[in-house]
Amino acid sequence: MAQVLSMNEYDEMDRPRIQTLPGFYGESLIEGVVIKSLDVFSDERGYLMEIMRFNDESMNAGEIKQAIASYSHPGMVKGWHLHSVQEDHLVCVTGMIKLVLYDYREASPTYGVLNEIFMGERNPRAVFIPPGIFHGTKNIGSGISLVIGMPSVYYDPDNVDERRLSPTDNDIIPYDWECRLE
Ligand SMILES: Cc1cn([C@H]2C[C@H](O)[C@@H](COP(=O)(O)OP(=O)(O)O[C@H]3O[C@@H](C)C(=O)[C@@H](O)[C@H]3O)O2)c(=O)[nH]c1=O
Repeated sequence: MAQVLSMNEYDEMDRPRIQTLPGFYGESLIEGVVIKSLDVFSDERGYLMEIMRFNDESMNAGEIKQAIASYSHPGMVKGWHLHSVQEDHLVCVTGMIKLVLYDYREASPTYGVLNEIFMGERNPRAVFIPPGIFHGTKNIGSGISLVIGMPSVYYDPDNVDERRLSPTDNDIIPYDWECRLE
């Protein structure tokens, strides 16, 4: 049983984290990353959202070469992934995920900065990730999540532009994928 103190200790305790943008935690947005809010159009038949226009210069969408559907089981982490050339465009269209980014570009003004982006059906976003930024996703919902990935290069199994780090055992990224309870 913790020692009972008094409100005199109030200022010694942790302050709550504040979301500076809906669904975003981080000291600042990593340089070059774009988070775009998506509109959801609903009626009694269902709902629709545009996930990407290939002439959207704000997302460098003209460079997109293909689209993939990446499904994750509840609680599953995919990452850390790192590309040297490939740009990624991600939209979670089913369920909710946590997308975590870590700037690994030494020349970047946000080198070493971590971003957490909680996105999906309850916070529809399209995210542009430049190369040199580690990224990973965690399905934080109770069902399968579906992420549409739109990379700027064609997938070449003989020359994959991707390197990976364990999400739980690496000495580069100071991040714990467990839910932060507070
Ligand atoms: C990415 C990709 C994979 N594959 C095949 C080969 C590979 O062994 C298998 C599983 O691929 P991955 O392990 O890369 O899949 P996954 O772990 O779901 O990761 C993918 O998720 C999206 C959100 C990303 O951000 C990408 O980095 C991509 O790696 O699918 C393709 O055929 N085409 C592709 O474009």
